[in-house]
Amino acid sequence: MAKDDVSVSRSEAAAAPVKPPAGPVPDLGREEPPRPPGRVGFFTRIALSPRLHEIFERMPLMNRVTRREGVALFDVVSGFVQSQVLLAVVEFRLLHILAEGAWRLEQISLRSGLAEDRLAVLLQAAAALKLVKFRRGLWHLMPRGAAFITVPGLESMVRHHPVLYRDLCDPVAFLKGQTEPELAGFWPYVFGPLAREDAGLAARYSQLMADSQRTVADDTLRLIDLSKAKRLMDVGGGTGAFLRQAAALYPELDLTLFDLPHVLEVADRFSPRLTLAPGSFRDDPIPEGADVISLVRVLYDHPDSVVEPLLKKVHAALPPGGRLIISETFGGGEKPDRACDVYFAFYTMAMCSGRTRSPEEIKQMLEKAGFVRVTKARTLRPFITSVIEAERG
Ligand SMILES: CC(C)=CCC/C(C)=C/CC/C(C)=C/C=C/C(C)=C/C=C/C=C(C)/C=C/C=C(C)/C=C/C=C(C)/C=C/CC(C)(C)O
Ligand SMILES: C[S@@+](CC[C@H](N)C(=O)[O-])C[C@H]1O[C@@H](n2cnc3c(N)ncnc32)[C@H](O)[C@@H]1O
Repeated sequence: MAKDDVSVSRSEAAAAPVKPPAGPVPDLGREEPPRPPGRVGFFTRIALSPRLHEIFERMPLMNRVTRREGVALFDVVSGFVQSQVLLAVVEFRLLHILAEGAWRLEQISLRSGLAEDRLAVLLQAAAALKLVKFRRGLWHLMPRGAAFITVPGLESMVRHHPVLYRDLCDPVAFLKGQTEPELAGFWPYVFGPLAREDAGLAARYSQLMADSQRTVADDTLRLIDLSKAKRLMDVGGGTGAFLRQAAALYPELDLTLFDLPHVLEVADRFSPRLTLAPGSFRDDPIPEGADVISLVRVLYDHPDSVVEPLLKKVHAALPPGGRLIISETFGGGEKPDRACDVYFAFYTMAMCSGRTRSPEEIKQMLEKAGFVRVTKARTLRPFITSVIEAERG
């Protein structure tokens, strides 16, 4: 079971050298593209020709296109290294150190505990990622680095990525289903009854979920209108962060938080308007009484065999004309998106329980459960969340 402690910096860990796990050395046989190319588009045909690569590189306007494509490809090629640079920046607390002021390399070295020669390489990489910059002998924080440490939960999200990256370190075996992903046991551990074994760890990760929910809730609430709603029930609402933000915008709204009993034990009882409804949407009916029900980052955690009955239960709990709000990242749409179709699709695949669904799939499931007037997915930032609304038919 993964138990990464998000509260202990790796820079404080014992200094014994750690050998990275050895793996097979890849066989680097080079595979030539087919000649002539198969049925491919015009531009793809051009890109399949090494000769045209050379010609384009020498043509004044076309070389801009090839260079731009080269940069985009290199970004994909090096994505893992960029993420690991970010993780090191986080673990050595470099952005926090620079948020206190601009410092010389030696000063940052003393404060971070990282030797100057290696720190210089790390800071230079962070500067290339525009997180920091070097001016007149001092290292400074850049707006991007400042935003990074300010977005709620983002640093902790990055600190838990080693669990995901361990699962993806052999993507072929992972995709063939030949691995046992750690992430599969991770969130069930945090939210499941096993959380009692390590209540501190569970609380820290519930906090991470609540922190990251602040941005999700902000975007969701900007995309929906609850001014006519009387009672909002958040199903799988965790500690209640979404309802707290909804209550701040709509003070007259009555609220119900439905989640597993042990999760509600640590829920935020922020208002007398809030009712806690402990239960499992797998085993229990969803309580009636709300004219709006929300499912925020819930469906993609579960397989269709759980989601379909859940949507039916939500339908049964709503009055005629009642609304359902689904907010999470959707993938598989007509416009493939890096955040949803790369990050979240693989993240949820590693969880082994649910999957990232397309808006079209969600629509079909909603209609099957009896919902009507299903809206198109709307979003402000696809990497934060998108929203679909539907009405009880
Ligand atoms: C005036 C000009 C032009 C410039 C001056 C400079 C200036 C002031 C710039 C502005 C700086 C600024 C204010 C920037 C703000 C940036 C923001 C708000 C960035 C937000 C970024 C958010 C990110 C990257 C979010 C990432 C979210 C992640 C990775 C979420 C992961 C969630 C998971 C894994 C959830 C799992 C749930 C489960 C388990 C599947 O159910
Ligand atoms: C990914 S978290 C999302 C929490 C919150 N909505 C958010 O966006 O931060 C999934 C939530 O679903 C809850 N959950 C999982 N299985 C459940 C079940 N069978 N019945 C009720 N809640 C459940 C978990 O306890 C957790 O709070």
